[in-house]
Amino acid sequence: MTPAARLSATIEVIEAIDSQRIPAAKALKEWGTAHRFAGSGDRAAISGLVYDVLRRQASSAWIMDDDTPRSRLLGMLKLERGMNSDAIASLCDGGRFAPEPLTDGERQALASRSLLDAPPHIAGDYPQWLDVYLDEAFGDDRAAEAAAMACRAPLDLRVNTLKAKRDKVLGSLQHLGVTATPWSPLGLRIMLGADARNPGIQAEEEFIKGAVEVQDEGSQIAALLSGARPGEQVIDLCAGAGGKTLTLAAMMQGRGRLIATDRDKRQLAPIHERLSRAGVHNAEVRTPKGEDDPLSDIRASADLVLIDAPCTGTGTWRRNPDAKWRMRPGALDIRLKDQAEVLDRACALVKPGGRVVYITCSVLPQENSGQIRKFIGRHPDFSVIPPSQTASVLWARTDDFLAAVYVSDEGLLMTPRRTGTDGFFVSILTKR
Ligand SMILES: C[S@@+](CC[C@H](N)C(=O)[O-])C[C@H]1O[C@@H](n2cnc3c(N)ncnc32)[C@H](O)[C@@H]1O
Repeated sequence: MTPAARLSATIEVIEAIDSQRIPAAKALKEWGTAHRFAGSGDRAAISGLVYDVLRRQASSAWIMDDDTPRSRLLGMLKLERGMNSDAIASLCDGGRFAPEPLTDGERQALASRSLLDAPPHIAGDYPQWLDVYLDEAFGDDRAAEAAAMACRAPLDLRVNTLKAKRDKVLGSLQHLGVTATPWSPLGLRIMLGADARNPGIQAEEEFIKGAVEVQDEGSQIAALLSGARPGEQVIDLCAGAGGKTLTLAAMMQGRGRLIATDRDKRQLAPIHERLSRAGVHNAEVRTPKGEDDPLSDIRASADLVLIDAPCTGTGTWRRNPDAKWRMRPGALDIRLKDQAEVLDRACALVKPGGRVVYITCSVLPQENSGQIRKFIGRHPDFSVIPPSQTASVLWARTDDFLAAVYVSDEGLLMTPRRTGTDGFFVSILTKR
């Protein structure tokens, strides 16, 4: 397919997303099934274009003064891909399979309109109803914070210290252009191109033998801040597919007891293979069976309970721009209830002097500081350990990290703009 034909395909996919109200992944899949001639390079390129249109959905419509799929694509090419109107016109020439030529109005909009007067939800590309929440989180910085949350994310890896050292893996994955991440002492980063092509990390020997895992640097740091130590009894209460569990296991160096569970057994399914590939031998996966509590034998004995809480996922918008536009106000209320429930559950598991680490991949204050304030209101025997006491796990970068993140009385918040990671909130509580 020519670059121009890929633009036409992008318009078709965006039309399908709009008219059928289906997720982008489904629309792309359906387009691929109906156009079997398209090769993998075409599909990756079209996928990259579609996701970039979603990233810049509101701002692209604003600069074009029109929100049709075509206008949003044209606006995105300017805002996200840095193309000027001549470059865009050379692709949209009305030729076979190419989009129709630019109208005078489109040319003028591309040449003259900007985001200078745009309100924050347009400049930051987020649903207007979330403005009040993002204002509470970031105040006048909300457009800039949200714009960073709309950018493409890199692919981050965590080196599994049970099997390898970062310097060595850095050398063996040089052909993928890996660099060390700035904050996590375990992190490696691969910058991804606009065409959404996956570098195929799962087929690399280092991945197959368990030396690396895919994990955003923010997620690595959140787990590291828990301070899990060899010999401790650690419970990962919302283990899901095990991203944090694997980091905890590496921190524990094979010593102590690590229990991973989740309310939803389907979420836990991938964890078994991941633990085995990572060479973890001290973890027990407790899969829920019916209504029985899989942790009923544990009473106030854990040194550490980690809660990677169910949340709105606003901190991961850069990986999933589609989800941002599909989010509904009711979703926040459901998550707030789940979070309070799981925090209360942790109380009975942790021993006096032990830690509860509460993590969300959300930037909304209600899910973060607000949730912790309410928790301490219900459980006055818990108090927050200040981030300055726990961030030393980042070694030489500790002071810079604390200067970069948002620190509150309840914990710390990483954001794409401040730390180049996904948005993660971390609060570390101790039981007196
Ligand atoms: C953010 S995800 C976990 C991601 C995972 N820890 C990782 O790093 O890959 C949140 C998880 O919490 C689980 N969950 C929701 N409510 C829960 C509850 N009340 N108790 C335990 N797990 C719960 C969900 O099933 C989901 O798997």
